[in-house]
Amino acid sequence: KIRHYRFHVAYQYKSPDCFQKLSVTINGQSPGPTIIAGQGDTVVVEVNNGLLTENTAIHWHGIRQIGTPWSDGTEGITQCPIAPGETFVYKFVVDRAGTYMYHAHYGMQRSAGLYGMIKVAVPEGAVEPFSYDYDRSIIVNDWWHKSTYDQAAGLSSIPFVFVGEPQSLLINGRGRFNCSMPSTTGGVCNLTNPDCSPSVFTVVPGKTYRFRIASVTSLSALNFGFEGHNMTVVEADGHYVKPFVVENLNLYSGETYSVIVKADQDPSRNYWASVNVVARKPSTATGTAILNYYPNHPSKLPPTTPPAGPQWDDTIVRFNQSTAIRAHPDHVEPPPPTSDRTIILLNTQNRIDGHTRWALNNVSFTLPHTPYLIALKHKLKHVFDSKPPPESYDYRSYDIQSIPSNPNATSSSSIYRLDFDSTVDVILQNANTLNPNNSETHPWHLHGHDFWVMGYGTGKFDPSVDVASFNLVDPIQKNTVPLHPYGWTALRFRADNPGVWAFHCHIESHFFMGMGMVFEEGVEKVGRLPRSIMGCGESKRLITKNL
Ligand SMILES: O=C1O[C@H]([C@@H](O)CO)C(O)=C1O
Repeated sequence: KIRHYRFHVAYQYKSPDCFQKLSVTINGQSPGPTIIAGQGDTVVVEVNNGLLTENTAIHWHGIRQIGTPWSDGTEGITQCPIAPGETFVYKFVVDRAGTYMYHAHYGMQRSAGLYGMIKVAVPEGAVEPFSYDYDRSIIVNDWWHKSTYDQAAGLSSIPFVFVGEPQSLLINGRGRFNCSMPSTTGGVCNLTNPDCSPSVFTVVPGKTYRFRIASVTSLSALNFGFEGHNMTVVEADGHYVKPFVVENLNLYSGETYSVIVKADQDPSRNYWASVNVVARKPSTATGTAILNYYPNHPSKLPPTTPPAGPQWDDTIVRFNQSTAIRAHPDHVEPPPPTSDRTIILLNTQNRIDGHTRWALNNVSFTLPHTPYLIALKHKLKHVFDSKPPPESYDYRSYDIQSIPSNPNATSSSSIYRLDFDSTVDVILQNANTLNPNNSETHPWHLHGHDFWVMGYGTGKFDPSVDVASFNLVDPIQKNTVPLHPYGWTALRFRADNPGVWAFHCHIESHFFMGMGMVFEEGVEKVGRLPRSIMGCGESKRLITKNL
């Protein structure tokens, strides 16, 4: 089946947390419409850029784009930006059932509100390894009152101005700012604005619900829970999980989960759904929605205070939840037993010419003006740095526990070129930031693939010891995974999808500050590129050549 969508992208005043702000909307909404399809369907999205002075591009997060690498929506990597007034058509197959999302992949535009969910159903007659009566979607986000331009300018300035903690947390695009708090910008705050009435999830007592939960936050790791209800985790990033029960779930930006919840509590009242910041010292109020037990009135507030969530700095609890996520026993696709190449990436905060940046093995990523996919396929020269980036760092002598003795790094647009069909291990190694006694949590997202999560560890990864601890039995496959403070995360994937794929920290400001990289594999196998992705940088020539 073909699923056709038309997205008109435009700025509108919105008050998602009661505070009025210009938001990037799709067809007037933020979050945008949910894309609903069945496994194997072709999704066609006609994106019309109605932003007067701003480009755009949309990434279909978790969709592997097999055979359509030009539809991945990564500006500078797989396409030129969509200019104001233009319409760009994304066309791709959703090859695997599950829960995914979409969002802007241009500058810091995602945090302006351009995002939504993708739900892909199993084929008719297929049975999932769990059952439920109803299917509901939840997308959580963090929200700032300053514009993304303000934020981006601060990040690139000397002195550096960080985006800071969000003003609000949104559940399905709704939150609540305390209007009596000092504002970071001028603006109208109105608690009775219908834009910010809480999201409501109505449940019928005794019924079982599948909640699909996605996090599209720009900065925050969140902890989600339904007051008084356990959740059984059954899906992660489109893969079935060996079920495990939690009271609350840690969600890193770019991750999706499905949880099963039974409406089996006292039916005479409503309950809170809540999100709290974890992994950074929070200064943002709990985000809330209402779990409404029918036939109570949906606006009847629960008689309790919303759950405050776990201790924000209890890294061990979050680490343990990460390691608890395993493939469902009936759906294990074992990883290749060995890898052909191991890339070890030291994640550090650095300085370059006085700017604060993030780097991998001391190289901070910069996007070229001609997308890699076009440059590689059409052999355009001098578009990006051709010297390969480093495969590792000096792990014998580097001290990950202290601020770097030499914080300086270099910036580069170089990429990792992979042998087609080879197996690649990536070890993400965390370290101390430029502030003493601080190591942050980074959610890493890979485009175009699912990787096996081979393991997590604390301290420094030692190849001679830690490879032996990899999970070859039932590792979950995901597209986004956390790197915990002072720890390491090991991934394995097959470079079997011809194209050019981003791999980056899903924190919007961190990718903007250089925390990312690009893999190329089998670009010679990529089919004819659509002209609609061209037109910027050196690719201008390709369009005008045949006039
Ligand atoms: O990139 C970041 O910069 C700040 C801080 O490290 C420096 O102000 C912060 O918390 C980040 O995540």
